[in-house]
Amino acid sequence: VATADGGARAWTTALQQHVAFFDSDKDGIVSFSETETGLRSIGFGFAAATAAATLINGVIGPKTRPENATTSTFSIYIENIQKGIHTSDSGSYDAQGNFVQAKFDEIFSKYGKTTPNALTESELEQMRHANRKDNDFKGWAASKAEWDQLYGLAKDKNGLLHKDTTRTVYDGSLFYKLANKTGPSGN
Ligand code: HEM
Repeated sequence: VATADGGARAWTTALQQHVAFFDSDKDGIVSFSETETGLRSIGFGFAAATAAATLINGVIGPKTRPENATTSTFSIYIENIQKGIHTSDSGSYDAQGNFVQAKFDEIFSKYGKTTPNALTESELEQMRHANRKDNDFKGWAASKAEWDQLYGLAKDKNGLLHKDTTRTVYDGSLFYKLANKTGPSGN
């Protein structure tokens, strides 16, 4: 939902909220340098932030780009972010980018075998592999990148990825927490 002055927007889907953290100037576009700076602010080193931003903006930018756009092809348009959804994911976002509670619950009920509501690193890998579609190499790589990054940022001291923490990546509130910033909903 764009405001008349093109200013801050109240994004409606969870996936829009997932990426809005990175849109620091709130123009509805996540530029390459915004992704890079945002990743730095949540703890990525310089080289890792640049590499990840290159991949993320290079892949998602063109998919979300409106026909008449004049910006860099590395610009990610939040209004079209659902076009960045790939295959071999967990299904916790639907095709529009809404959060799907039942699919999310399944991640932990099916694969969290050693500790309730948490995944070990190998259980996380089992979950990813079970979601793989045949020969979907791009989807496998995207999913691995997302979950490996999340695991690195959010695992506890025993190497467990908890359900409640994982929930907060879907609406982006995890990012505000890691950056020590207040999110749009005040948390
Ligand atoms: C360190 C930062 C980030 C982490 C840890 C992260 C993690 C995740 C995770 C765990 C998912 C869910 C995958 C699934 O349900 O299988 C996801 C989905 C997604 N993320 Fe991120 N993400 C990050 C940054 C970004 C950025 C900067 C963008 C773009 C500006 C982005 C765009 C997306 C998109 C489009 C999806 C939907 C993919 C799908 O489910 O098919 N993410 N991310």
